[in-house]
Amino acid sequence: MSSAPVPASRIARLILQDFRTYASLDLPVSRQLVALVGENGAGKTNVLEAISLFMPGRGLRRAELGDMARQGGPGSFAISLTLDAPYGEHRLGTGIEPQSEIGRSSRICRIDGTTASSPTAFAEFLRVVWLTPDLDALFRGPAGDRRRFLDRLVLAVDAEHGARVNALERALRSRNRVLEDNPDDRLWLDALEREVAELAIAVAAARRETVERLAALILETREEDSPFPFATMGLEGEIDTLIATLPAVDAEDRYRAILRDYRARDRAAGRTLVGPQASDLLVRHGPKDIPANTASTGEQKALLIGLVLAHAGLVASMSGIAPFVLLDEVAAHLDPRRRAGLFAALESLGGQVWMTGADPSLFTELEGRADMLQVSPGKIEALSTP
Ligand SMILES: Nc1ncnc2c1ncn2[C@@H]1O[C@H](COP(=O)(O)OP(=O)(O)OP(=O)(O)O)[C@@H](O)[C@H]1O
Repeated sequence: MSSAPVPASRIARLILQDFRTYASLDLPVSRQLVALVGENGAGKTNVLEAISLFMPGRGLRRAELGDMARQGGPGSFAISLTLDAPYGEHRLGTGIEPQSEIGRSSRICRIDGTTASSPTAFAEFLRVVWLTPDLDALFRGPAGDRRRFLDRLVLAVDAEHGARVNALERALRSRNRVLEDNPDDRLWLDALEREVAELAIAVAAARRETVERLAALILETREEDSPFPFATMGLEGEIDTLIATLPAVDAEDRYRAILRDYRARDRAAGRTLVGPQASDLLVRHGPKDIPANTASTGEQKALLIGLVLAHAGLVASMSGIAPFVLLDEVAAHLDPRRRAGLFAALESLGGQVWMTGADPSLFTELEGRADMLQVSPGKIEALSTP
């Protein structure tokens, strides 16, 4: 096995209480690779989702927290990890209390028994990246999906990015509302546009920085015989052109002027037309730089895997800690050469990898190299091999 490029955290024990299919699960884990095998609906993705909740946001399904509490349970859930981290063992926990009648349930975060204010605090101990089947349509789907994907990439290297994106969305909603209800209130619009511009430039600059770093890393680590195609990436949008061509202060002034000039058009459209909310992530591949959306289904999958692997490498080099990698039903879609290439690449990343698949034979070559676990509704045990 290749040596880890940077220190890695491992989950040594995962405890789930009233989380989705699991009333009570206490799972010890020992290896870097973990394969979860089970029938459709057995509860494999639920485990990955539980781990993904240690990143800010709503996890890999983007579900409401209240929906994750086990049906028929008390209405609360708790997830706890014992983390074997490079600089000692830590216990991290998250979950919700039973939902109150008036409000939504609020998220609880704990680190070594002490309450943390938000999941952003977990970033000191772990980062998580993931690939799920719903990303298969990423390249041919709407630009909004690619922006969300990109924002998740940024979030893994910059824990504050999620808060910035949320603040920008709130500020844009306020501006759109004032344009609709009080279009002649120039002072109010000036103030809102100042706020929108500051946040928009910060969001667009953070995206650009991540895309540039990722593109450089992909170029640097490119291997001719890699089973995952080489990708080039870029951002397309008016605000991205401003950021690329002007110093940040000038880009902000210029963008504020655009907002002012576009008031009537934005009012007619019912939304703010220019800004990070209108950018797109462009991915191309192959020696001829072909747009990813025209690649074959299998090629798009391989391209995505290549991007996620490169991203995991970027997170490791920027945060100083190899991230956890969650791969939901990824191995099943690969031919044997690509699957072997994937497993080798994952081992060399160094971070713990949790993979799912319905067919145990997908992971046969990992026997002795991975924790092989059999998932059935509500429980997980060691997979017995014939
Ligand atoms: N809040 C909940 N309480 C109880 N069960 C739930 C809850 N939410 C989802 N489930 C159940 O979890 C199951 C789905 O689990 P999961 O998505 O982890 O399956 P999976 O093993 O990944 O399946 P597949 O191979 O089809 O992707 C479904 O049977 C669903 O009804």
